[in-house]
Amino acid sequence: MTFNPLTGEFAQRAHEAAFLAHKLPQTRALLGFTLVFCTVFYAAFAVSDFAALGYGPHFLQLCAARGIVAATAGTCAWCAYRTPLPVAATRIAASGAEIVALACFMFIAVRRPGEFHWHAMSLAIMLIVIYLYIPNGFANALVLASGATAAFLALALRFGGMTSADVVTMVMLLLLANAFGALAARRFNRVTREEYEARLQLQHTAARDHLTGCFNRRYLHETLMHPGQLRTSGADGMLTVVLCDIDHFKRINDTFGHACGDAVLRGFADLLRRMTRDGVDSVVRYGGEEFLAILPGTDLDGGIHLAERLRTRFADTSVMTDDGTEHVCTTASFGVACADLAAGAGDHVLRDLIAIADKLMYDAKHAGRDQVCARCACSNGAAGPRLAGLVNTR
Ligand SMILES: Nc1nc2c(ncn2[C@@H]2O[C@H](COP(=O)(O)OP(=O)(O)OP(=O)(O)O)[C@@H](O)[C@H]2O)c(=O)[nH]1
Repeated sequence: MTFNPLTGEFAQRAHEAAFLAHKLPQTRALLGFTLVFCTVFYAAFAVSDFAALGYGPHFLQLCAARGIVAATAGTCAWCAYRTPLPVAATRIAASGAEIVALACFMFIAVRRPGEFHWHAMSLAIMLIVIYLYIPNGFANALVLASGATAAFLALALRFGGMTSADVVTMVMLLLLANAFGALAARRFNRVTREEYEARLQLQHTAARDHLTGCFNRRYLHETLMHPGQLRTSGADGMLTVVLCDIDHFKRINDTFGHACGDAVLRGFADLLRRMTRDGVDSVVRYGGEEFLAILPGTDLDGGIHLAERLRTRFADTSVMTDDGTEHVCTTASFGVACADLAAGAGDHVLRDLIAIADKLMYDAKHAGRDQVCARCACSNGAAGPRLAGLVNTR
């Protein structure tokens, strides 16, 4: 993943979109809280209008302006808290509230023209809030903050009646607020994305077997076997599992050494991954030389077909020994079990299918190895899977 050097956001759109989607619940909560917080202060500053103007039509106009800001920001905050806004809508809400607040701020500044020094300080604080506290895209924050700065300076020159020294100081203050805000926002963007990246890497490492890159048993138990996982992965038809075990693997270790055994394991895992569907099927290293393929939406014939292709391809594959003198070749045995999820399989269907496939794999071992044994397990409600018809393909 690479970063945009100017904004600190991910350079690739897909990565940025995944990051923003991951952060969305936090973004919505933060947006709601920040808008409420800022609105309370914005409205409370009506006391300064009263102190400057006293009670009268001008004061009431400014109160109305502050009321518009409170209503807009309050509505946006309510939407962020209450409705499942998508990422784009949170940005529209943030930008909308900011535009209304800035426009009303300019109106108030013009109505109190003798206090542009104070207004400049208020604007500097608002700029920091826009850059750092209200969650929004970097480009949106930059355009709004720099646009507001330019508009404010134009108003100050037109209505402020300030000395040139005051104007220069004001320009410097607002330039500093923009520069500091943009740099801090860029740094914050980068740090949060680096954290996200590290988290993804940790998740990936925690779910994988180091030697083969397949999913590990932890991922199988904590994620794949989790009740509801099959439904969320869209496996609403047939579900098939293939349990594979390399034959006489101990002999390879004993004869050619563990490095050669490891190479055979990696080769088998590569074959399994290449022959299964990326993003649909899951390949798990189930034990030392045992692998499990979980195939959603695949019936028994599909599972047998895959196991047969794996069996023949693996039997034809060889691994060169470290000293380059011998080709090591072996076979594997397979147990294939299938269930019809539409027939009301229970939450433990995957665990039950693995147990059946494990037994079938041992049947294949006992029948002479290098073969596929398969069964369709039809769920029978609370009674668990019922076994029907054994298929031995050799
Ligand atoms: N090189 C290597 N060997 C491993 C690894 N994990 C387990 N093994 C070895 O795999 C071997 C498995 O042996 P067995 O369970 O007897 O099975 P087998 O020799 O394949 O015999 P059958 O399964 O009956 O055909 C053991 O010697 C383990 O030490 C690993 O990560 N690398």
